Amino acid sequence: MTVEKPVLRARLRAARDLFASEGTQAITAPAAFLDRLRPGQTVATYFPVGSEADPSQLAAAALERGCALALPHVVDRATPIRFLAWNVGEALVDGPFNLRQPALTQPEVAPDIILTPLVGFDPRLNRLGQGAGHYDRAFARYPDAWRVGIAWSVQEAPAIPADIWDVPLEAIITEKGMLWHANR
Ligand SMILES: Nc1nc2c(c(=O)[nH]1)N(C=O)[C@@H](CNc1ccc(C(=O)N[C@@H](CCC(=O)O)C(=O)O)cc1)CN2
Ligand SMILES: Nc1ncnc2c1ncn2[C@@H]1O[C@H](COP(=O)(O)OP(=O)(O)OP(=O)(O)O)[C@@H](O)[C@H]1O
Repeated sequence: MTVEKPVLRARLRAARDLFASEGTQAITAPAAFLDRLRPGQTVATYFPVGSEADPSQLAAAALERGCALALPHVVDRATPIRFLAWNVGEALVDGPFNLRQPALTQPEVAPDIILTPLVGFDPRLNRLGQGAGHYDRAFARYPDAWRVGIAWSVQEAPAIPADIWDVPLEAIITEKGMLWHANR
C-alpha cells in the first residue's frame, strides 16, 4: 500500500525530531563523497533548522578540497530558490521558515553538487522534501548537478511515492554512511 506524501511527511518529521532529541550524532564525509570533489566546483549546502541533519562536515571537506560553497536563498513557498555564493564567516540574514541565508547582494551561482535536506527517503533514492517544490525546481534547473540527500537514518521509509516532477537523488548520506548507485 502506498502512503500519501502528507502522511509520510508528518511521520518522518516526528521520527527525525525523536532521533535528534535522543542524542547527538554527526554526519561525517564518506570516502565515496570525498572522491567526487574537485577543486573549483561549487557545492550547495544548507544550514539545518530544528532537528535536520547537519551537513557542515561535508561542506568543510569540500572547502578543504578547493570547492566553493553556496546556500539557498528563499523568498517564499511559491518562488523558486536561488543558490547564492557564500564564504565562511560572511554574515547571513534571517529568511522565511527560520532559515539563515546569504543577503541578496551575493552573486547567484550554478551548483555542481547539491546537498539537499530531506524529510524522508527510500532505498530506491526517492526523496520527500518540505512540499514547496523548492528542490524539485532546482533539480529541474540544474539537471547535471550531483543530487545528494542528507538525512538521519530513521528518515528512511519503505517507499516514497514519486510524482511525475520528482527527480530521484543520486546519493544519500546519513550518520551510517552513503547509499548510492554508482552509475554516474
Ligand atoms: N535547512 C533547510 N534549508 C532549506 C530547506 C530545508 O528544508 N531545510 N528548503 C527545502 O525546501 C528550502 C527552503 N524551503 C522550505 C520550504 C518549506 C519549509 C517548511 O514548510 N517548514 C515547516 C517545518 C519544517 C520541518 O519541521 O521539517 C514549517 O515552517 O512549518 C521549510 C523550508 C531551502 N533551504
Ligand atoms: N519543475 C517544477 N516546476 C514547477 N513546479 C514544480 C516543479 N517540480 C515540482 N513542482 C511543484 O512543487 C510541488 C512539489 O511537491 P512535492 O510534495 O513533490 O515536494 P517534495 O517532494 O516535498 O519536494 P521539495 O523538497 O522539492 O519541496 C508540487 O506542487 C509541484 O507541482
